[in-house]
Amino acid sequence: MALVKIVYASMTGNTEEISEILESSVQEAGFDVEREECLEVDVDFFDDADACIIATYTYGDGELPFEFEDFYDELEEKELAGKIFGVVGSGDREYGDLFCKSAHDFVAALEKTGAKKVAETVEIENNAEDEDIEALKKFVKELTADL
Ligand SMILES: Cc1cc2nc3c(=O)[nH]c(=O)nc-3n(C[C@H](O)[C@H](O)[C@H](O)COP(=O)(O)O)c2cc1C
Repeated sequence: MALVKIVYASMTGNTEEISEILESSVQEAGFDVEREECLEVDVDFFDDADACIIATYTYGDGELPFEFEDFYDELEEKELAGKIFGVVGSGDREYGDLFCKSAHDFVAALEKTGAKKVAETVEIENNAEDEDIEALKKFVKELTADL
């Protein structure tokens, strides 16, 4: 069975909860899933994944979470051709153009690995409300459609 792996960073819990919703949705879709906090793994965690998900908040002024920096840097050297991916961001619209910037930075970094983006990036304002949960389920549907 296809394996979906989720790596997340979360300071105040919003993105952790989002990652849990993603995990349940993948399970409900009938796939194997593993979810880890980013400091617990390095990019080799994705080696045996068929589909990779990053869930990240944004900090500073459009900066990556500090705990995601090593993982992000390791992606520069990583080859993930043949895999598919999607990214989910949590942020705050008060930051204007920098809303969920880290999620978009991860899309660019993952595209450079040769992996293919198959699900539209979901941007969530802080914690996931009902409509966000629907968007996350749609994201999982898109991600797993061809697995
Ligand atoms: C100091 C600080 C800086 C932030 N900077 C941004 C930002 O640049 N862009 C953005 O979209 N959200 C920004 N946020 C909002 C967080 O990304 C948002 O609250 C997110 O839900 C936090 O996720 P977490 O609960 O998983 O830690 C910032 C929050 C704080 C406290």
